[in-house]
Amino acid sequence: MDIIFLGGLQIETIIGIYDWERETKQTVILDIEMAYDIQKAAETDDIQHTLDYKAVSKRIIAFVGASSFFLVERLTVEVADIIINEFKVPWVKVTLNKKGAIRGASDVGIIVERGRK
Ligand SMILES: Nc1nc2c(c(=O)[nH]1)N=C([C@H](O)[C@@H](O)CO)CN2
Repeated sequence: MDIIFLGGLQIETIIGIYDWERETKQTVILDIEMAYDIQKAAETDDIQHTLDYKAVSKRIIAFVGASSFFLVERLTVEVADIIINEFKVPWVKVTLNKKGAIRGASDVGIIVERGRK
């Protein structure tokens, strides 16, 4: 199966368990990989035969920007579920990086895989 990916998608959102995190937006960075058979799009050169990564990015930016979850686990699984259910991809891998959340660590977050390749 082929992969369509979106990398380094930065979105401001309310995320976290501490009082200050409920009031101040923070940046999460999403890397998304989506299994998709791109053969027909390659043959026809027609956007109708593929997954429109612009449509995926718009949906995820709107969802994450309006969300206010406590845990990165919840947010990451919600993003994976939207992609599986609304964009009909058979498999998705979502990496959510809450950069700077841990002093001394450059990166921290969650990696979720849903579906089958
Ligand atoms: N497994 C998790 N651990 C922690 C989370 C989380 O979402 N999942 N969140 C926090 C705080 O909100 C953190 O981001 C601020 O330091 C702590 N641990």
